[in-house]
Amino acid sequence: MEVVIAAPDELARLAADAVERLLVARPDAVLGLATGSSPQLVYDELARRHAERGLSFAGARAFLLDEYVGLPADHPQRYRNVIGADLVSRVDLPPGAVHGPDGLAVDLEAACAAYEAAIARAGGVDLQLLGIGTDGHVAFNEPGSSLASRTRIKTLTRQTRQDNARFFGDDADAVPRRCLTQGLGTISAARHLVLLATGVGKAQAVRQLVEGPVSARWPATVLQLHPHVTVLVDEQAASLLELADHYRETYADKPPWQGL
Ligand SMILES: N[C@@H]1[C@@H](O)[C@H](O)[C@@H](COP(=O)(O)O)O[C@@H]1O
Repeated sequence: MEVVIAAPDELARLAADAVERLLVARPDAVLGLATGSSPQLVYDELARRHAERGLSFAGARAFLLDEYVGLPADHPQRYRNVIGADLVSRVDLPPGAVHGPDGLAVDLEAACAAYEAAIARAGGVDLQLLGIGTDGHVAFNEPGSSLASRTRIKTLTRQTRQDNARFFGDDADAVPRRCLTQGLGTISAARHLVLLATGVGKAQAVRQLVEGPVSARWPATVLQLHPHVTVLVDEQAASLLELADHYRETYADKPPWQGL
């Protein structure tokens, strides 16, 4: 696990560099996209590179991490619509190449199995962007999630619904109670995980993610078991890390050719 502590705009550039490198090496790469505020600056940077220097997503495919259950197809907070506005409409990623779990399916369990099959058919995810919840969730894998879980139905914690109320008119009760989410096992199968976290509200979750014991209590700790993880954090999100100075020195010493 590599930990990089830098300002948010620099973190976004680093994540965008990793995506760009991948797309140049493999134009038909499979991207794993996260919603939420954490990847916003990355999407801004990717849109800028697309507009200014023609970074192309035309051959790429993408999979979303999660989706609320039951939000109407045209709801602005349906994650397929969120990613459409945040990224897809701003680059040349073909809309049909972007997949998400179907939170409107009549048979939700079948939709989860179909989603796993679609990821497998695409050859798996090359680079997965991730955020982290204040309670340590990744995607919507709330505390108590099996570290080996696959795409399934989950119930959101009160904490997560409160955190996400800002997208629903500040009304936590308007946030759906259930979701479909890639499991921790699904996410762990991606070849490179790039997690972004900013702000002091994420400091405890980041501390657990990087330095805590691996435990379903803090689901993001499963990333410690993955061979290629990059954790991009600002000073505030890094503020509880015991070994922050070591991470800074290690990154400062890194050869420039190495990439993330
Ligand atoms: N389901 C999403 C996650 O994929 C996201 O990473 C996390 C943090 O959100 P944010 O980046 O807005 O802080 O919680 C949300 O509820």
